[in-house]
Amino acid sequence: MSHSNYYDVTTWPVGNPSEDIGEVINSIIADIKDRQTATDENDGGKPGAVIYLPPGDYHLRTQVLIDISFLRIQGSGHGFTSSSIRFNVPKDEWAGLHELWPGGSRVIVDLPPGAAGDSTGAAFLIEREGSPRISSVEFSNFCIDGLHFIPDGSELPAENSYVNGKTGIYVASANDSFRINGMGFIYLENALTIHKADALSIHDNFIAECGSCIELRGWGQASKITDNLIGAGFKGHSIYAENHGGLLITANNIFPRGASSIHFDGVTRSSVSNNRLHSFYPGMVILAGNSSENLVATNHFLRDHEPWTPFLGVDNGRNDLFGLLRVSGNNNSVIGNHFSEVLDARGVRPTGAAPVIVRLVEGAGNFVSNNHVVALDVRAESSDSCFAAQVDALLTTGASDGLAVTTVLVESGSARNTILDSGNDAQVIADRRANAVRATPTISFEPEGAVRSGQTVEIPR
Ligand SMILES: OC[C@H]1O[C@@]2(CO[C@]3(CO)O[C@H](CO)[C@@H](O)[C@@H]3O2)[C@@H](O)[C@@H]1O
Repeated sequence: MSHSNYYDVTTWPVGNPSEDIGEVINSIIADIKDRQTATDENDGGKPGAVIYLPPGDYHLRTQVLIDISFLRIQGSGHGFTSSSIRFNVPKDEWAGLHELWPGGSRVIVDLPPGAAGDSTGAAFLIEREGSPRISSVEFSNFCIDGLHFIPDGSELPAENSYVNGKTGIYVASANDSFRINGMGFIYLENALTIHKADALSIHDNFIAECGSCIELRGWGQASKITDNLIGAGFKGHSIYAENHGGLLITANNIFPRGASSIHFDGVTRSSVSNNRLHSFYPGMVILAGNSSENLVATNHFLRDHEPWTPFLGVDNGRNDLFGLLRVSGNNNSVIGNHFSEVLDARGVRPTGAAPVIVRLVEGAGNFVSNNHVVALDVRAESSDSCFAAQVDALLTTGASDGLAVTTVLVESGSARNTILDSGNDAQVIADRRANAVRATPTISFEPEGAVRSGQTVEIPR
């Protein structure tokens, strides 16, 4: 049995993987193409190959170009550790840190900065025209690290800017059955940009401290984003998708500070379910551009304030009337979500406004039912310690006053919606002649014979 389709970058004779793993991988791909030439030989011919990256630091100075199917690039360790926290530790303390850099099987992107969002700044570019679409390219269990961010012209320290023109993986042409599994992405302006995806699986990755994490562009169908830990920067999206149908986004833990956690543009018949979403800004989930017939169900939304000193004052430019969930489209179902809006009332913008939780902007026929909104007014605290600040903020409950909110706001451009049990009468702002509204009952409602406060009730045993 021959193992010629298994390559280890550290034993390949061309190039030096620690100096330029791009040159090594391109040379391996050329070898696979030289050897696998027959399209139909003994019922096969082009099985593809595995390229293995043992744990180690590998600089990438040449872009990898993938134009063959059935290629799996795999490592042993996604290697994430926070660079953001480390870069915000005073330099004189770095000598005492156990480690400074991400680890695992780690590709260090040393390409010159490309234009943001452009494929020239990508470590891995996948591109092939013709038929069939390139299939089953898999990335598994290694780390892609952009290393540094660069100044963005603002007051922010360069390492907090989330820009550097680098992309981890850029798929330019139509593709089928790709897998991005168990990877780590860090300090890239764009972690993953994938055009024209069909049956793509983005599963169990750690994609954090990147300008934007996942962007599904062009169009696509039947793909899934499941079980990932994700958190973009304040200029980008944690998950963005355009013109996708049948997209499944489930069981992700999406932490701050993305400008939005999930942003759909023209996405239809897709599901956003059972995700845990945390954001420091309004506009957490946006269904825009006539996104229709989507199911947004049983997600947990938490919106609170930035607690970490280096990013105080940074936001995404949206005020609290924007909505945590904002819908432009028809016949979407928004069912059984929990919203925690935990704000310092003094920080609400515009000053004195009642923040909006669900905002229906355009469209018709949306069904908003059984959503539970908890809105609290807390005194915002901050700390120099990122982890301590975030955990303290997360665990603070109780002893706070309620915050007046609009749980559902229906603009005049959206009509014939059904809104059930998603806020009391005063919390749901909607034209009752154009929408069906059933308010959540309030406790103060006292029909004849009802129990009044202070009155004791005998409970039968
Ligand atoms: O909250 C989980 C993750 O957040 C950290 C730590 O905190 C950071 C530092 O910039 O703040 C953001 C908001 O939480 C995260 O994107 C980012 O990365 C990871 O170190 C951590 O794994």
